[in-house]
Amino acid sequence: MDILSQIVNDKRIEVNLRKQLIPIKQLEQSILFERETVSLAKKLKNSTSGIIAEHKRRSPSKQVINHDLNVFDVAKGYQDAGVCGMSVLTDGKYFGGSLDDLLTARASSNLPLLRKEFIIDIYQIIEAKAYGADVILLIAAILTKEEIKTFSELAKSLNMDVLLEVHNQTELHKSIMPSLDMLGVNNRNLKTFEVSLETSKQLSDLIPNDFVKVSESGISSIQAIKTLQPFGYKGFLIGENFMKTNNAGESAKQFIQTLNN
Ligand SMILES: O=P(O)(O)OC[C@@H](O)[C@@H](O)c1c[nH]c2ccccc12
Repeated sequence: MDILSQIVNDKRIEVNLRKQLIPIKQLEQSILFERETVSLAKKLKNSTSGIIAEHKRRSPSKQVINHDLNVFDVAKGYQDAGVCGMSVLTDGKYFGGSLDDLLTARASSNLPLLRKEFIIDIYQIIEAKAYGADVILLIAAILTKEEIKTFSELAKSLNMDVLLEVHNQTELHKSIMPSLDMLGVNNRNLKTFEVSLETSKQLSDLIPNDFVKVSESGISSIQAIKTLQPFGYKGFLIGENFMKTNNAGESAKQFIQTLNN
């Protein structure tokens, strides 16, 4: 079985347990559930740098990236650096993240926060809102067209933005619908972990202009961004390049300063 199928299998078991622990009704009573969200898509449209910085401790492809940083400081640092938004991995088993990380990031910053998760159930969308997220990620590779529609429409009804992630043309064609705000092209194949910026270049033309285009993964240089901008990309999701340093916020700050010069 490939790693993505394995993650999804584990996720189904996890979500079923979570549902029993905290029912949807209870999540909806969270103070954060009433919070006014901030649109990441809007911020990206008006930005010259377009950086979405990620909190990621480890991953199946890299094992350990960094376990020494704390998410409160990282979120504050990213905000000081002038990023457009922050992505917080909430998967525990494969990425070492948690919903608590999302809550902590919410407590220390007012950035638009993306819940980076393998969403396979509407429960996780309600959860995202209850823990302070402004944006959800939907991964085309693990969802049917009907699920993408139901999930994205639910997120929109909760005033959250939707970032839909694709890796190839088939996934893209299946996914294009009006309830999405941003289309993310993942340069990393989640089944083989191969990374190539060519993926973003090749798919860019096929993404209608009504969506904000985001390039995800394997971005570690200003040059990469300058190369992708002419293809219409307005957002750049960067994790490891910042998280592997001992001060993720500071490294994002220097990156953005260089980019803007
Ligand atoms: O650390 P990188 O190579 O800069 O990548 C960040 C982000 O794109 C990556 O973590 C990611 C993109 N899509 C995902 C889906 C699930 C988990 C993780 C991801």
